[in-house]
Amino acid sequence: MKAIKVGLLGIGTVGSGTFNVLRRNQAEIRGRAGRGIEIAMVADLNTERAREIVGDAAVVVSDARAVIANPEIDIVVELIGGYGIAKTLVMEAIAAGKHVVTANKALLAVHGTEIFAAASAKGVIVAFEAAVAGGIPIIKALREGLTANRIEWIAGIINGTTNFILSEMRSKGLDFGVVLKEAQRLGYAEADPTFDIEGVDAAHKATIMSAIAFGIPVQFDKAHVEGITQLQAADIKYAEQLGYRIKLLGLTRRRENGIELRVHPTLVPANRLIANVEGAMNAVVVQGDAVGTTLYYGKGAGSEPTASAVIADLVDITRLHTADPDHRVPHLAFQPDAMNDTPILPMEQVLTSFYLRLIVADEAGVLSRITTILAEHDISIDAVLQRESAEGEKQTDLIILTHETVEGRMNKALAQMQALPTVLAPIVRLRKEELA
Ligand SMILES: NC(=O)c1ccc[n+]([C@@H]2O[C@H](COP(=O)([O-])OP(=O)(O)OC[C@H]3O[C@@H](n4cnc5c(N)ncnc54)[C@H](O)[C@@H]3O)[C@@H](O)[C@H]2O)c1
Ligand SMILES: N[C@@H](CCO)C(=O)O
Ligand code: NA
Repeated sequence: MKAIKVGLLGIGTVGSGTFNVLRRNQAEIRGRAGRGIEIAMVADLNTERAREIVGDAAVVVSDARAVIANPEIDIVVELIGGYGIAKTLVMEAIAAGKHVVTANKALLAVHGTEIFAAASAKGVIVAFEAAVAGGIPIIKALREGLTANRIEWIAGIINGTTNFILSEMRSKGLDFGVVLKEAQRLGYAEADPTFDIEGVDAAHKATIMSAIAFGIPVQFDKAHVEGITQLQAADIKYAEQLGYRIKLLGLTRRRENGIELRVHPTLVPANRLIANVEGAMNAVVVQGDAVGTTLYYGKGAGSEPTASAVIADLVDITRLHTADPDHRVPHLAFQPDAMNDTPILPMEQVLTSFYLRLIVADEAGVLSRITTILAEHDISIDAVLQRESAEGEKQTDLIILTHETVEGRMNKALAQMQALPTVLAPIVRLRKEELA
């Protein structure tokens, strides 16, 4: 059978990996897909660099629309990134009746509803395994492997750049800026690395997983997004003394009154597997009612690991594109008429436990005033640590771990504690999850 023809839009880090892996493993991939998969056309603004990568194997153009307009092309792979031109091109490819593969989590987390609706109306597939946790087949696992389960929660280290930064800062005592530059050099970071360090990229991915797990639309605007730029070395150290590691987690959890969707630095017990995921590696824990806990670990970024997921989608489409669209796996795991509108909970209603660090005056009665405020708000204390403060002799660092409570309640307690004259600096508040 004739090879299926693919057009690549963008041949940067992921695009070049896709081209190289497809060429290297073409015989095996053909054996699995049932026919060859050929990148016949490549569009990139940098045509010179694109030609260096593909040689004579594909036509290189600078105008992505020329790929979409080519009737020979069956599948368009969007690897440009961002919400701008990438969105226009994906919508145009769908309108032209092409199947689409994309690694663009930003685009799907924000415009997924519109894109999936357009694809369904046109009877084409939009595949996006590379968009969440790169090479880890987590979309496949959530949509197919775990399809029997009522998913309870998902917690993931889903941004390699920030995990790399946190690991290097903790183990080598390196500076934030130095480690960020290295992550950029290694090709992990987004074009705009603020998306990584401010938690936006992880929130894009958590948003997509949340939709698939709970059958709700993608709603990035409802996600709580907090990155690692405010994280202080002292808290990494104290967390360790208390038996925890700090990880930037993407969390989504079913509660009685709605769904939690949040990204923030999180204390995780040091003996959990996920707490020991280091460097740019990703890991996702999924809790299902039947299967229990499952863990998915691997490379979430980089040229060939991400290409691995892009090509898996190409193989899926090659096998499935002649199937009746009603018999394909739905984009968000649930059939469009089986989706629900369970609300995403505001952060005030989220249930979590906390790590607090207060710099307090080293005098009698301070601790009891603070514990009284917590007790008045019905917040129960799990552990307390008192340490000499780096700030000076008359001050002390007071670290408190709490049991689970509603975030809104903690906010009220924090405001009262902050107002005490013996609390000498802004209180550090981090969230803690046992993930059991
Ligand atoms: N790098 C990773 O590890 C990784 C992992 C998972 C997902 N992703 C996602 O994959 C996508 C691509 O990321 P990347 O790291 O390969 O980016 P990149 O910057 O390395 O590559 C993007 C390419 O697109 C080209 N381009 C830009 N505008 C264009 C246009 N209008 N027409 C044609 N070409 C254009 C650029 O010249 C560049 O070669 C992004 O959505 C990113 O979020 C990346
Ligand atoms: N910038 C992302 C790339 C993979 O999506 C990361 O660091 O994980
Ligand atoms: Na993936």
